[in-house]
Amino acid sequence: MEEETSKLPLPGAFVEFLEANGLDPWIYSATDSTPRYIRLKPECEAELEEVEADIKCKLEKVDWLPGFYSLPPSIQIANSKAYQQGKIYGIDAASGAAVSALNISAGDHVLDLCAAPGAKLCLMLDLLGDMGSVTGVDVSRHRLAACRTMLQKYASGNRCRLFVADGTTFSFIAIRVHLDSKSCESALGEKVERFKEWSSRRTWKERKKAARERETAAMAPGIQHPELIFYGRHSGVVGLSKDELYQTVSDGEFLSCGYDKVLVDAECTHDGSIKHIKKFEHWGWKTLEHRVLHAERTDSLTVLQLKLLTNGFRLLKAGGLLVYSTCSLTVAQNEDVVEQFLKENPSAELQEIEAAKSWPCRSGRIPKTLRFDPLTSRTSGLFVAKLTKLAT
Ligand SMILES: C[S@@+](CC[C@H](N)C(=O)[O-])C[C@H]1O[C@@H](n2cnc3c(N)ncnc32)[C@H](O)[C@@H]1O
Repeated sequence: MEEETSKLPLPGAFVEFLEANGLDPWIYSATDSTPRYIRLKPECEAELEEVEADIKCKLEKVDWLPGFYSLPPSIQIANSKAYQQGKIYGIDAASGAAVSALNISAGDHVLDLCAAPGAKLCLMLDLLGDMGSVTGVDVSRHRLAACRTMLQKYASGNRCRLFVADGTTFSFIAIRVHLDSKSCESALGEKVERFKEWSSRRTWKERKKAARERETAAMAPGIQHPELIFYGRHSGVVGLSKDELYQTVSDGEFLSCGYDKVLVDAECTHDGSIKHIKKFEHWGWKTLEHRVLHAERTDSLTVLQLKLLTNGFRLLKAGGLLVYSTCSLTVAQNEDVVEQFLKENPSAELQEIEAAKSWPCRSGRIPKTLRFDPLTSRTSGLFVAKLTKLAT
């Protein structure tokens, strides 16, 4: 076995990590020929031939996932006009499947608890149509700023708001009803500031004020407060006061006014994504060992994953749907987390993913959960579990 796995183009520490986690390294044996995937923006479907001429490559329709196309891994899209003009974006088909499992429909209020860099968020906004909203949360300011740039490039952000926040404690409800925002005075007669339409062009004074607020918040002990870094015209934010936007409700109230759909695409070791692992070829395999694979890090990750899943579920309304996904294929970060979560949350129930009957994936160790891997699925590796909240 040792001799055989040494033929794989994988660093030794990674192979050891896979074996220690009971994963067969051979699932990565065909990664050089695994296609890359793009999604064509729905309004550009009629321009398929133009896009093909632009990227000089025939796009193969992914018959199990609407709007997705595969292309050879050697084709670069970054220099194409279609990419620069925001007609296509790169997103793996397995990631598309995770979003598709949420059955997003027009009018849904969706929460994406680990949103950056934002490919799944863009897809959600495409599926949402002209009603509802998507709230994207991520703890990393610079990754979420990249997500904001992506929304602006794809002109997708109309119904979206983005918060830099810790997903394990995030607590704001979706804005369903436009509150009466006509009065600009509080009950005490003070002038109330209301959110105006978003503009990335801030005055020097506004930028300075925001930086000062960030500095003060960073120095304050305890929980960091969520920071709104983007909101679209129809995200429900325009016209609200700070108090209205940052209002919190009790846990019980989330049952009726929580989110319709929640995605918890949790931070993980990314071992299912060979593209991610191969980045360490340049940064050094030792860095991969220190930063990603060592046991302490994976232990603390499983704690984080359970907390993210638990909070995402708390924010879900009764009857709503939650998808938990990771791009790791280890049981510890997937089935074990879901099993522990189900033990602690009797109102949670695993759901069959109906569409998966036509998807090229395998069942996870727990029935109804799914695993995509490069060998079976010709996609990046991904674990997907779908849950609902029972009315209690
Ligand atoms: C797998 S990536 C998400 C990918 C994203 N859903 C997409 O499709 O582009 C995991 C993300 O979780 C974020 N993260 C890590 N800890 C977090 C926390 N406590 N709260 C919110 N986000 C967190 C990381 O910054 C990272 O961007």
